[in-house]
Amino acid sequence: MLTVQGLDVAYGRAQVLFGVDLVAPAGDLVCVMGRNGVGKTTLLKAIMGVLPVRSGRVLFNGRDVTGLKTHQRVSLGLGYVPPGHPTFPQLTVGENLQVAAEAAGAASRGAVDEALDLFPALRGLLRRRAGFLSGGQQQQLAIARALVSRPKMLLLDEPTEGIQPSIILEIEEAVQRLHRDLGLAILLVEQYLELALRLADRFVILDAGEVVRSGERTELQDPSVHALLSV
Ligand SMILES: Nc1ncnc2c1ncn2[C@@H]1O[C@H](COP(=O)(O)OP(=O)(O)OP(=O)(O)O)[C@@H](O)[C@H]1O
Repeated sequence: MLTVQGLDVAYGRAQVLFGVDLVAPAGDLVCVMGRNGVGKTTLLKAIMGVLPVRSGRVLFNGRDVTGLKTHQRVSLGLGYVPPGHPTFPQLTVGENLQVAAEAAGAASRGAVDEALDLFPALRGLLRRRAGFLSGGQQQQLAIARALVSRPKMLLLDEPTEGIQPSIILEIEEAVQRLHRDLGLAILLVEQYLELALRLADRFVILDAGEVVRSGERTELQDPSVHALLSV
């Protein structure tokens, strides 16, 4: 479903990704792993067209999307939750969702309700400004907002980072439900092996901007994988 071929990405003169290849099949949950600063966030941004690529291609459902703008990729079915649970802090929870629904147009009909079904706690907070929510609640809102465009594949950048433990569990359960019950394909940036072992079908490990290992979930138990993730 999503294929990344030979992706090179640079910030000015500093190249950060080197020939990254990745395949995320329809319906699978693929974890992108690796230590801090290896290029995970950069990879997701390049897939979404938030950053330009120096060379390489991004194919989604057989279509070359490398030259498309981010909103066009969203229209084709790529949903994106950037790191740091971003929301519009001055808008209420309801308004945050409404803005996403308006951007998505007719495709989003009923989608706000479905997104709220996934995070029922947000229903009681619809009138609260997003900036007053806890980090975990903001992350739930950020995921709900991405779902409003009814993506076929969701790109999630460290959704549990900096979130209090009680809400981490809710977010993990929501990701499970999206994947296992609703069959949504997910590309998840996640540093924690335990979480990847519970959620992933497949994994990719980056090191210094290159893919150094990829495989099935069971291979995550391999000591050589641990060595690539430990600091
Ligand atoms: N805007 C930027 N300008 C220049 N260099 C950047 C920029 N953003 C990131 N980098 C550098 O690119 C490299 C990859 O960063 P990136 O955020 O993609 O890594 P990451 O694996 O997601 O790290 P983390 O787990 O800490 O989020 C790092 O060396 C980082 O310092």
